[in-house]
Amino acid sequence: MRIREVHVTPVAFRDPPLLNATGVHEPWALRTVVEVVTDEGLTGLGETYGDLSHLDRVRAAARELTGVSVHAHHALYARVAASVGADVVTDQHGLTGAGSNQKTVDAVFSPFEVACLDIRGKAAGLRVADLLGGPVRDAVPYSAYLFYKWAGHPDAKEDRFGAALDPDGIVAQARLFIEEYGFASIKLKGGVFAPDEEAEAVRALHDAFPGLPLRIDPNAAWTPATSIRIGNALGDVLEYLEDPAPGIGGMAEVAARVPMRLATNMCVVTHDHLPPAIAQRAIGVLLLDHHYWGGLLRSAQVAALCGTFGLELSMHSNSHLGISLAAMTHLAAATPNLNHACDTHTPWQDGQDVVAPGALRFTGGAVPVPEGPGLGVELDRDALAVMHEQYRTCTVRRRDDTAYMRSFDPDFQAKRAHW
Ligand SMILES: O=C([O-])C(=O)C[C@H](O)[C@@H](O)C(=O)[O-]
Ligand SMILES: [Mg+2]
Repeated sequence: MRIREVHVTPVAFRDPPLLNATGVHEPWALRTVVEVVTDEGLTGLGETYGDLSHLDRVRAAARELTGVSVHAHHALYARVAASVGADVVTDQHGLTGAGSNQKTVDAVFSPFEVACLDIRGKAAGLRVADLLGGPVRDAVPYSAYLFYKWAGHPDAKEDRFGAALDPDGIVAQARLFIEEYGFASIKLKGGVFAPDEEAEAVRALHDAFPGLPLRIDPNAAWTPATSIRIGNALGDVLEYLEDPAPGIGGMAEVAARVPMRLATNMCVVTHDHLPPAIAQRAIGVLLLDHHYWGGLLRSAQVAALCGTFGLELSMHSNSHLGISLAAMTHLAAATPNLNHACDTHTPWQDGQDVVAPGALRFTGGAVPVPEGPGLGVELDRDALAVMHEQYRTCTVRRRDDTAYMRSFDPDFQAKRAHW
């Protein structure tokens, strides 16, 4: 099963005006769909970011993979690493932590690795979760991922989610998501309004949904002192506090003085970050993300390492489509020590997808592991063509929440330890 050809297709899909510490989501979110085809005619799917510089790297790496066996994980990684060379991508979205060469290689490698596992599963009649050691749960719980948001993009009509700019709006959004998806835990993206206002929204969620695990993630917009104050004020309601303050040092300072575990997808985002974070006891929960931890097998290794050092696991999400949701679900299903509901942006995509409907569904806030071999999802070629055309005609080529926000508020500054 050697790689005969690789197709790389950038796509764009509608995204609501979700607010975060760096600005606001643009009307179009970008992703890249990767199809790996073997000499035997089997096709595997992968999905990754759509920013142009990353797309160029993925395309360049794809050209180097012809002839390699889909089983040759290390050889494939070496080809991708050689193709990426010494490149280092910095934190291009302002939300996912420091860059490194390894993180850059891992991010480029990930969609190819997922596609190869999809092929290996299809060839063996096994699900990707089986290839990762077998599922330890039949369905993967996800959290209701709430955002402060505008009613609609300023040049468009109100979207169906409406505005959420205060505690009532956030509770209404949670109610909608819980009604539609059955979520049994809630994450609030913070870092948008003053910390006390956001803490009030968390309290309102606690009152409206007693007993549901809650988290807030201000993406390092708070100083350590503010993080400690808010962390203690919310000590009785938070399951964990995600990236309150910047850096491993800042997080360690907070962790020592708040009652709950701190979680991160910002200060520990590549292997080099693990030893200092563990030594300084900066975090208690790592948000895995196979898109930048080098695919599913490498993420499983990181998960095992976290188990050794007593770190709990959750899962991070950017705006994504169904290939990623399937991959996340297989990985989470086969990760015994994943003990928190995963994040997903799926509700915000509101039915837009490149995979054919049916294989992925939410029941009680969880996604059952797709049953078919491999990832268990099929590409919807018509949808892919439509989304590729949207990519061609939209002007977004790189996610930039700050620039989009500045087009409405020229003085806007990304809020990194702002409060
Ligand atoms: O810190 C996080 O959980 C994220 O970075 C998730 C997403 O990127 C989210 O913040 C977003 O899309 O605005
Ligand atoms: Mg986060």
